[in-house]
Amino acid sequence: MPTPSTNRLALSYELFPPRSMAAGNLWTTIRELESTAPDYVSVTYGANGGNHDTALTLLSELVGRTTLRPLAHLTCVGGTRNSLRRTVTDLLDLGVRGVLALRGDIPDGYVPPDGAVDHAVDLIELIRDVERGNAAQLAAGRIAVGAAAYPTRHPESATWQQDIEVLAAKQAAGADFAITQVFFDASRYAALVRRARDAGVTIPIIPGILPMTSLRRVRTLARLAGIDPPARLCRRLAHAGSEADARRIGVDATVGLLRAALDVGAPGLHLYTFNQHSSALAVLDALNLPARNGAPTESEIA
Ligand SMILES: NC(=O)C1=CN([C@@H]2O[C@H](COP(=O)(O)OP(=O)(O)OC[C@H]3O[C@@H](n4cnc5c(N)ncnc54)[C@H](O)[C@@H]3O)[C@@H](O)[C@H]2O)C=CC1
Ligand SMILES: Nc1nc(=O)c2c([nH]1)NC[C@@H]1CN(c3ccc(C(=O)N[C@@H](CCC(=O)O)C(=O)O)cc3)CN21
Repeated sequence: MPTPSTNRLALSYELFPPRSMAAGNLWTTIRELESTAPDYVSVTYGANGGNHDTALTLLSELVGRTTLRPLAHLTCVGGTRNSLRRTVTDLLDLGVRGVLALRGDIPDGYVPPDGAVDHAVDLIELIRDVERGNAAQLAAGRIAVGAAAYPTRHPESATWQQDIEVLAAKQAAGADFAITQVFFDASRYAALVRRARDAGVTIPIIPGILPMTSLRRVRTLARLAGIDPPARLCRRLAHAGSEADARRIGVDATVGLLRAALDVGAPGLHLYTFNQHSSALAVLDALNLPARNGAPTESEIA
């Protein structure tokens, strides 16, 4: 087992770009998340048909109007070397200094364009190449490049060994850290970390955690990860007597999963918020982590 780090835990959240920045309670969510002083907030890209422009708009608002540091997801599926180079340059121009390099989900009937970038590893190399070309502008800091890692086998991979080889290749291509796909069983996360370390992967592998308070989202994410949803939890969420009951059941289950991941040495936590702060903050509250720099403590609020 890896030894737990003595550094404080990393904390990050994931948002998806809404169709409109005026959507629902987006700004309430952003401000609530900001009050916990996370290390960064990631913005998905191309997920579920979401597009380039809405992601760049949300990133630019985060840079311009908040103290949050954004991590831009970038998917290479559908793009070309030229369009992706342009997007990375646009992100740098916005002030973004962190990119999660992904391939992305392949749409039905997809035909790769000329000049396609096929795999996340190729995208990482492309980002590092753009970085070299902008070394003068980046004098005060490099791009932090992240990649996805899989506690349960990627549905398109033949074996888990393939996933580990790909993760090692992502590190070799220049990935600084990895965030995991959603998982519901901490032993899968522990096995991923152990196998990755055995294969020479030294970068941090941050668990990506869904606050499991919504049966619908648990099922959606399980489908995206290509795994079975956790049957017992789904039964309990389905039979919850009220929203508050479902919240309690989901928060308890999520805290259990997170504690187990932290117990095997997870260096932090990345919460898939789905643009809702309440479940994410309820999970954090129940986890009772040590106070963070910048986050007001109870006594400061009182
Ligand atoms: N849109 C978003 O914001 C997010 C998307 N994702 C999802 O993660 C999944 C895939 O993304 P990545 O892990 O970044 O893709 P990837 O390119 O690393 O891997 C995708 C598949 O291709 C295989 N593969 C990778 N490199 C290969 C190579 N050089 N030769 C042959 N096979 C290779 C992998 O084993 C895997 O089965 C997608 O389902 C994506 O949508 C995950 C998080 C966020
Ligand atoms: N295969 C896969 N693809 C992804 O895009 C992905 C993962 N896995 N795993 C982790 C996160 C989760 N992501 C997602 C997943 C679903 C939506 C989505 O369905 N968004 C809807 C709103 C859904 C809701 O409010 O519950 C949308 O309208 O954009 C967004 C991001 C991005 N990531």
